[in-house]
Amino acid sequence: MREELLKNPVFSMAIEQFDRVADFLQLSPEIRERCKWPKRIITVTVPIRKDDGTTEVYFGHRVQHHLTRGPVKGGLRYHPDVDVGEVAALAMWMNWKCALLDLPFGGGKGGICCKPMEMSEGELERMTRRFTMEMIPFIGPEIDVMAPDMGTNEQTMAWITDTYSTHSGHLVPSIVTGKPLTLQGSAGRTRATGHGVAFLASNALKKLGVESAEATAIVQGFGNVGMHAAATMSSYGIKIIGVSDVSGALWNPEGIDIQKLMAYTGKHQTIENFPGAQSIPSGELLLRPCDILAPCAIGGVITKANAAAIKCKVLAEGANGPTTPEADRVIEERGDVFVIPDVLCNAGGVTVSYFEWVQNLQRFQWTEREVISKLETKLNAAFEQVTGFAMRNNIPMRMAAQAIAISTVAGAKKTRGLFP
Ligand SMILES: NC(=O)C1=CN([C@@H]2O[C@H](COP(=O)(O)OP(=O)(O)OC[C@H]3O[C@@H](n4cnc5c(N)ncnc54)[C@H](OP(=O)(O)O)[C@@H]3O)[C@@H](O)[C@H]2O)C=CC1
Ligand SMILES: O=C(O)CCC(=O)C(=O)O
Repeated sequence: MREELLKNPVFSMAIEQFDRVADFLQLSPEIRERCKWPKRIITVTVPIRKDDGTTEVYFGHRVQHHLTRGPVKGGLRYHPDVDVGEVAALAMWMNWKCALLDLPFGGGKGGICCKPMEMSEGELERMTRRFTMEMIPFIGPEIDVMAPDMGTNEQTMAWITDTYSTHSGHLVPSIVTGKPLTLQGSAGRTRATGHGVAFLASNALKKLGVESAEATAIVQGFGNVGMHAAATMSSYGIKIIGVSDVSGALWNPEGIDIQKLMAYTGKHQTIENFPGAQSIPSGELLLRPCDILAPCAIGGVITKANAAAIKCKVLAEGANGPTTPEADRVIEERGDVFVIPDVLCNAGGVTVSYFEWVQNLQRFQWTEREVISKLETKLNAAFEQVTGFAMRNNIPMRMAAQAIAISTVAGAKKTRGLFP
């Protein structure tokens, strides 16, 4: 299994990062091995009846990296590139994210290899419900709590809640987070990840002495994370000069009206042909000058090939794993980009997911103002902790964030000991 996982480029990227930090922390070989490998890898086939009467079998995965500090927490992704190695890497990063934010969770991730944009609502519902049924022995509010990720949303979480609750004989809202408000979702969860990206990017601007009102941003991806990151940055006075989705990229040096673009994508499900900007080649978007570059779509987009050419002051990683280790080395050598690493930058989502789980367990609802204020307090503390640790040890931000997180997990494993 080790060799099989290591063949996957995303998993080997997560391992390369881990090994670098483990060397820095001088972890013992025993603790290193215990922290590195996932506790459980579950793969299921998900057969469904398609609308045309044929049967299709999908492959679904859930990787539970560890449960040392609490239930597994992490999103569920529907995307054609999903495979078990990528899911295992994303599960490992969830671990470090939860530990860094001091949330009482281990990390996990799930995914189904499918093309959600080509499936009907009925097909998506049947696939989600069947996947949930197959997962019932392995999930629960104290075991594994899923949430939305690429290609999934509140509706997906509602179907999981209903399927699990029907099986249990009573409503179990704490089985997932990122639910609709009508099913005891949390106020603020939908925008939490993007809000956090914008909040931390503006913290970084302050450290660099750049005024928000003078700053520009480019956002790759206009889904849940990208859209809300752009909307919050815009509300801070930051000018959004470029955005993209799968259809292509938009550019307007005077600033794109994000509220209008959100209304447009709500109607057309794409940014293509939006009248308030000009279209440019997607590959160019990441290379245009800006103060904040926020990749908020897929992984592996900042590579050895383009890392020397990006022209931003702050790289705000809304996506998971957007920067390859080779690109990291180029950026470190340049020394002129303030990187807010994924495990910190996009942690707003899982932090509000934690708040949602707590509210569900308490059968109590907080206001959006309370949620956002608690979120900002937690993100700010983690940001100061990571920047301080990076400065004191003269190491890059990603290494600092992962070092804090990995030593937390390693400490918990050491204290719990080995059984028997
Ligand atoms: N949702 C959450 O709470 C969290 C998400 N993340 C991470 O953020 C990233 C985005 O997730 P999320 O916003 O939820 O996903 P969504 O599915 O809501 O949105 C994804 C967006 O990325 C676009 N996209 C996909 N491929 C490309 C590409 N090659 N170039 C440009 N744009 C592209 C999609 O375009 P189109 O709509 O045209 O398909 C869409 O706009 C992922 O890496 C995810 O793991 C991290 C933390 C929490
Ligand atoms: O909200 C959650 O539980 C997890 C969100 C997620 O998948 C992520 O942070 O990558």
